[in-house]
Parts: sequence; C-alpha cells; structure tokens
Amino acid sequence: MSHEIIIAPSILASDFSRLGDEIKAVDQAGADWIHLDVMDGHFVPNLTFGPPIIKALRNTTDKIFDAHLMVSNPDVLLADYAAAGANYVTVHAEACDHLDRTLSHIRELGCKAGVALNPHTPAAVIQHVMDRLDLVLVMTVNPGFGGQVFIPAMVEKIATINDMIDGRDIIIEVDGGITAETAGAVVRAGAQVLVAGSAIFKGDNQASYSGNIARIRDAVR
Ligand SMILES: O=C(CO)[C@@H](O)[C@H](O)COP(=O)(O)O
Ligand SMILES: [Fe+2]
Repeated sequence: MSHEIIIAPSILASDFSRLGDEIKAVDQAGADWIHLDVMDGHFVPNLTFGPPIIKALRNTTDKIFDAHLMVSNPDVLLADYAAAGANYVTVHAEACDHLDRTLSHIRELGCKAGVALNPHTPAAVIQHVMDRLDLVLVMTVNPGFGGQVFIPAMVEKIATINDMIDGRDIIIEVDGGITAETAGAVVRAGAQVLVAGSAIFKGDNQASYSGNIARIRDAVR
C-alpha cells in the first residue's frame, strides 16, 4: 500500500462563478484529487451542488473526483454521482440507516466507497464495515462550512482508526482546518489524504495555488 500524501483541494473555498477555471488552476498547481463538498441544507445547514454540476465539471480535469456527500439520504442519488464521474463517493455514517448496504451499492456502481465521521461520532461505528470500505474521512471540524478551526482531539481518533485498519487497503482522509500547521499531526497519526479549502484557495498567497499546495506538502515531507 502506498503512503504517498494526497492533497485534495476543496472547491468549496473557490470562486463559484469560475468553478471550471478554479479546478484547472489547482490541477496545474499540483493538486492530486479534487474534493467536492455536496451539501443538502438538511444534514448540514448549507447548500452547494449535486450531480449535474459535478458532471459539468468532469471535463475540466482528469484528476480523481472525491465526492463528500453531506446529505441526509445519500442512497437516492448514488447512481447519479457515479454517472457524473465521481471516483470516490463518501457518505456520512450518521446519515445511513444501512451503512453496509450503502457502501456495497457504491462499489457496485464502480466507485470507491468512503465513510465520513462527524467529530462526535466514535470510530467504532465503522468496525462492522471494514471489509467494504476504501476510505475513512475523519471530519476535523463540524461539517457544513469552510474556514473553521481544526479540532485537535481528532488526532487521537485518526490514530485509533489507523489501528483498526490493521493492514487493510483503506486510506484515511482528513477534512477541516487543514493547513501547513495542522497537517503534520494528522499525517503522523495515519492520515494520507489531506483536504484543504481555505489554506489553498484563500491562503496567505492567493495568487499562488501551487505555493499553497507546496507549503502543505513540504510540512509533511
Ligand atoms: O467538508 C467540508 C466542510 O464541511 C470541507 O471539505 C471544507 O471545505 C474544508 O474547508 P477548510 O476547513 O479547509 O477551509
Ligand atoms: Fe469536505
């Protein structure tokens, strides 16, 4: 299993009037994946976009599309996310009554299956689905908004999940408040995919997405 660090800019922090150009810009700036925050105004108190926009953006880059579904009933549109070109489809454990069924369905659609955990959700809820998982997304802020402050207590949870993985081919993603300052601790605990919105699109050097991505990469090298 490769432990190369994957940087996934969250386009939630980008200029929504120029989404396609923003994706091309971070692609050229060294992004590994593109993180797509889908919010339904119910599971989280914010609204973003869904399959039609993801489909429209699919032709702007060949990079992995990492769809983070912050929605109450993800099952109804799973096929649409797959058809839109999402490579990873991650659902929230808190939103799924039948998590194992939902994850199996995502894989049947040809996508990689992910589970996201809110900060207050214990790692143990994924114990029974470890055999049908490709990715665990540890939320390091409460979902719904970009630009929040990293919750340090999540580092221990990442380490717990890393132990639970126990050699399986499952990667740990972290999302929320990830910067060059917080990246080291999460990577040491076992995180491999670093989602960053504000630190890349609204970082110290807004003119240089490549500089902002490089700062995070250098911090964990
Ligand atoms: O899922 C979410 C928020 O709910 C994230 O993907 C944010 O977009 C991360 O933004 P920053 O904390 O990096 O600004
Ligand atoms: Fe996200």
